[in-house]
Amino acid sequence: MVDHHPAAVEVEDLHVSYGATPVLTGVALTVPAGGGVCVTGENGIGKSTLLRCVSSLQQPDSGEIRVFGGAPGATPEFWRAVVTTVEPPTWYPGLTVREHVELVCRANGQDPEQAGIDEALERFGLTGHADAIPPSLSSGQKQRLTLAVALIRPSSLLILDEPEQRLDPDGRKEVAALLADYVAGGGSLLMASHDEEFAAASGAEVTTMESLSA
Ligand SMILES: Nc1ncnc2c1ncn2[C@@H]1O[C@H](COP(=O)(O)OP(=O)(O)OP(=O)(O)O)[C@@H](O)[C@H]1O
Repeated sequence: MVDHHPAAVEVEDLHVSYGATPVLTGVALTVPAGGGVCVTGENGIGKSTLLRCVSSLQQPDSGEIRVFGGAPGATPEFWRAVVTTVEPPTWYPGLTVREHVELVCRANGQDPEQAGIDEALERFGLTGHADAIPPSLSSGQKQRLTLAVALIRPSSLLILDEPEQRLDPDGRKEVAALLADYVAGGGSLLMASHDEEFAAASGAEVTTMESLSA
């Protein structure tokens, strides 16, 4: 399913309102398989709402969403193919940083010994915190762990809401390079960001939220 469909994400005529307030009005978007799209726009314009709908974490009022040709969230295959950081992660009580990464590897059928956990912790500046529990990390370190966990497991589509948030300048550059590698390796990327330089360095085509609405 995942390898043969031309588009990773197709959104057509999406409408979402909160109460009487329309937020998304006729939004259309395509993320090609093996391509990246970054949606920009002012606070409150609806970027997270769009990403939540594509991630199946929110039901739109109307419109069509297909992820690799299927309904988002409908099958276990969707969750094998898609990683989303739109919803903030929940940390398991008493599990260390390293154990969280190991857990994700095991759940995805990877051998933790072969998955490159040490390298991932090193890459995200978490080596010295491997035996800490996530609640004791700084907000930037938590964001690094979230991204390390998102990137260590195999996937076909990353849906990331402002992944640059709380990262220092070097961290932004490193994460942008990792995302560019992900896309160059055939992965698809849909993200929202306020940092166009970061988005461009991530290999994503930058588009404004305004341009997506009818
Ligand atoms: N659960 C909700 N109930 C009511 N209104 C909401 C809800 N979630 C979002 N909104 C409103 O919908 C609008 C769009 O919010 P959304 O979070 O999608 O914007 P955003 O573009 O991601 O903003 P930011 O750049 O600040 O992250 C905002 O005006 C927000 O207040």
